[in-house]
Order: sequence, then C-alpha cells, then structure tokens
Amino acid sequence: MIRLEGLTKHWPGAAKASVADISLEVPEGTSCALIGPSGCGKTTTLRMVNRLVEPSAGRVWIGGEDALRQDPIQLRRRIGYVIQEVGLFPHRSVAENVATVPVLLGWDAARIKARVAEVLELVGLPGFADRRPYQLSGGERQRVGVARALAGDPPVLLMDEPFGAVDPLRRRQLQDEVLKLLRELGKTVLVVTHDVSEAMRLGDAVAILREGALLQHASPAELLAHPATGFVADFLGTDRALTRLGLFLAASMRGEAAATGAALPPEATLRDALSEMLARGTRAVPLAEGGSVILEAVLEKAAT
Ligand SMILES: Nc1ncnc2c1ncn2[C@@H]1O[C@H](COP(=O)(O)OP(=O)(O)OP(=O)(O)O)[C@@H](O)[C@H]1O
Repeated sequence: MIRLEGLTKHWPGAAKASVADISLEVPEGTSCALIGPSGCGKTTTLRMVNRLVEPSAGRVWIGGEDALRQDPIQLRRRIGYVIQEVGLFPHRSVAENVATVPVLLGWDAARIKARVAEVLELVGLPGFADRRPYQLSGGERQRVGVARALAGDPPVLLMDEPFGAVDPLRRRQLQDEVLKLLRELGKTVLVVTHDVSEAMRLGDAVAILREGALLQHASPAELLAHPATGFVADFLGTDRALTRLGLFLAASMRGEAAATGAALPPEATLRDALSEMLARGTRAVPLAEGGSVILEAVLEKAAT
C-alpha cells in the first residue's frame, strides 16, 4: 500500500507549489497511473515517494510505515524504480545490472545468481545475463530495467514513463506483459505516463493532475464515463468513449447472432470489435471461443 497525505513540493524560489496537497491511496497489490500535462508535477510526486525529492509538507506511507522517518537509502532498496532511460550501468553485464539491489542488500553469491536468473526469466530474457546494455534493443533494455527493479523483491514499484522509449508496435505487448507480471507478483505500483491509453491500460485507478493539484482519482471506466471537469474531459480526448470501449473484452458481450469472417482472439476488446465491424462493413463479428458480438451490444456497453 502507498498512501500520500497532503503531499506538497514547493521548490525554492518558485512562485507556487509544483505539487500541492495531494492525497491518494494505492491499495496493496493494485496500480495507479498518474497523468496530466507536461510540468503538472507527476515526476515530482513519484520521486517524493522514494525521497529522491524531499517533500515540503505532507506524509508518505508505504505498507503502514512512515517513509519520511526512514533512512532514504534503506527506503530505496525496498522500492523498485523504473525510468524511461532505464539508467543501466553501461560497462556492467545485464546480470550485474540486475544484481544491483541484491548486492547492496548483502545477499550471498549463490542467492544472487539464482535470483538474477529467475527475474530474467520472468521478464522474458533468459540467456541475456552476460550481454552488455549496448547489445540490447530498446525494448530489451526496458525489460532489464524491470528485472532490476524486481530483483530485491520490493513490495512497491515506481515507474516513470517506463515504456516511453519503446516503439509503438512493441509497446502494447510489453505493457500487457509487464502488467500481468506485476499483478501476478502482487506488487503495488505507481506509474507516471503522459499517454492516456497507456494510463487506462496500466492503472487499476488513474489520477489526473493539473498544475500540481489532483483533479480526479477514479477507475479508468469511471473516469472516461464521468470526467469531473471540462479540463479532465478535454485531457482524456474527444475519443474517450472509444478509449473506454478498449477497457472491456469483446467476449463480455458475447451473443449468438450469426457472424462470418475471421474470429476475434480472446484478448480482443470491444474497441477492437467495433474496429473490425467498420473495416469489414458488417454489424457482427465472430469470437474465437464461440458466439459473436453485434454492433448493438457494443453501443449498449458504450451507453452504460
Ligand atoms: N529540481 C527542480 N528544481 C526546481 N523546479 C523543479 C525541479 N524539478 C521539477 N521542477 C518543476 O516542478 C514542476 C513539475 O515538474 P515535474 O517534472 O514533476 O512535471 P511532470 O508532470 O513530470 O512533467 P513532464 O510530463 O514534462 O515530465 C515543473 O514546473 C518543473 O519545472
């Protein structure tokens, strides 16, 4: 669990606070995405959680402990941190990079070796231990960043634009894989992104910031259906109804109407179903596991 209470950062000399009185809770084993326009205070908020930035006021609780009363170095060893540029040590192997926190925690060599192999396997990079960062693609580097953050088995992960450097084609797959992994491991995650659809995919809850203030904190479906202010509605985009359809599996509206053509895969969303109907010029598409989805069902879900 991560809880922020009245968290505030007023940089010296600045006319106003960059983060102003933010309170929110990320329950154990869930994720929250922070979004908002450039400069609204997302990264500053995130970095106050692991105390790379010292708050001017307010409290941070991690699993019931007051983070501001702990030694910052010790604190950071128990919080995984993934950033866009990854920040891998260029002269060290993948294994040495991943082992950073376990080494700091004083684990013995055999335990470190086993743990490195385990987390590289988890992120889909078995056999990469001896490579150097320059021998990896952007997506692979990002996976190593996630492996490194997970190596010490921290209960909490902070991620700042974790997929920013990955090309759009590979991005969704990587998001889905990492999210699935973090859910399975029961991690509590606070993730910063400026991409609305990424926030909706990664966050069990989404918090929208503007000029340091928290405007709305709600589930993706609630936020897209009921934006609290005109600013939030604009920020989410005029296609927010479409974005919202992307949150529901096509199979959730399964019916028995006749439909022909290629079947949608099990992971297809209602947005994908609508897209296929438009592309095929049909009012129904078949589902891989039987049955079909019709246009009326998609519209019905959009109206809820
Ligand atoms: N070290 C610093 N010293 C002074 N001001 C800072 C410092 N770091 C950030 N700021 C200011 O705090 C405000 C919030 O910055 P922050 O990086 O948290 O925004 P952000 O929402 O993450 O932006 P972006 O999406 O562009 O990364 C900005 O006005 C920024 O100029």
